[in-house]
Amino acid sequence: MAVYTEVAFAEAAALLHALDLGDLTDLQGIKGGIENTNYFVTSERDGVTLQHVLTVFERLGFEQLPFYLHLMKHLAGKGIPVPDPAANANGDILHTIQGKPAAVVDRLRGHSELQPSVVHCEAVGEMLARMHLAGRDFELTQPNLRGLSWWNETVPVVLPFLDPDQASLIRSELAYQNHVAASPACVALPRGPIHADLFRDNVMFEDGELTGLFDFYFAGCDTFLFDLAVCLNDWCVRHSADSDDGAHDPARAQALLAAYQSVRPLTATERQLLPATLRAGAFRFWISRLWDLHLPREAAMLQAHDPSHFERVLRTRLQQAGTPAVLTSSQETCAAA
Ligand SMILES: Nc1ncnc2c1ncn2[C@@H]1O[C@H](COP(=O)(O)OP(=O)(O)OP(=O)(O)O)[C@@H](O)[C@H]1O
Ligand SMILES: N[C@@H](CCO)C(=O)O
Repeated sequence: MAVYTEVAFAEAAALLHALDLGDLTDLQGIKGGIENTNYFVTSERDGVTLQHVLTVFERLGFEQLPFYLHLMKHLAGKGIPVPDPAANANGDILHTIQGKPAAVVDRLRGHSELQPSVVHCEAVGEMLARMHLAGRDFELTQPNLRGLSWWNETVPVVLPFLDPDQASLIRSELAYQNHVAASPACVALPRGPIHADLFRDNVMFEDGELTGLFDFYFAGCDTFLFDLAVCLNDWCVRHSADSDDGAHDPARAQALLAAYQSVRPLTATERQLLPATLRAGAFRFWISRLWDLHLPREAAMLQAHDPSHFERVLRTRLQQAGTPAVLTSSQETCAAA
């Protein structure tokens, strides 16, 4: 259960008062998630029932959080359905619970769609592009903290846990991604604030309608293409009941990509670099899952995700056979551009 910090009813009630969210009536620990302590909080204000989520951050510090929370506020202000952080009378949206950073955000309606159809993929593709456009004038900057620098730091840390074949793959992919990232075409890719972790469990749907994107705590400034690749690698692969090799389901991949491009068409360079970026998207989560599994942090990681899934996805992307033609206008790599 992902409640690492027990929050007392009176403590949560005091915070809700400070945020002018009325009287707390219910406080329920949320079992899902592995990073943070989350509670559903219900309150009454002027006869109206309000529903929020209280998060106590276990990994992130006071330094990084303003970027994520202000990005959510910025996007919410532009009509993107993301949880809006609640402010106190001073306008502060980052609060403190038991010495740890905390936030109270809107509770989204609906549930995650873990077996998405073409319609769900279209909705996500369109909303991702709208989010990218809405974030372009966001004033704060923070790098993607799970980006290239972190890969270079973390690969040597996880290498001792790999067999020789895996070690060879992780080393060669790191070299390739460093090479690609240094190329002029990659440097010139459109970029801005991205979610960077928009998996199926971070999007809500109700009655088939997308009701929100959440869990912005891996967001950062990076290429829009990387965000798109992360989505294509999670939303548009064949369901694990059929196969777990990360091969794309062509209908869903084409739907997500077309919906994205109906809002923000990809540049020629982005289309050219998509295969390399799909590899980068798989590589990032293979490394982070290895790190979570082999180097668990103090705030017990109770359910580390399976790293081998993204190792298979990366191998499939390397073979390219699993990449439908719609995703590749060219077989050339970024480095060759
Ligand atoms: N704003 C929200 N609205 C509705 N439900 C939410 C919201 N935030 C979190 N939840 C619920 O809480 C669960 C856990 O949240 P989340 O996925 O953010 O966990 P985490 O531990 O912070 O992150 P991670 O997914 O990286 O482990 C979600 O699956 C969702 O059911
Ligand atoms: N989406 C990540 C977990 C961190 O949010 C993964 O599946 O490895």
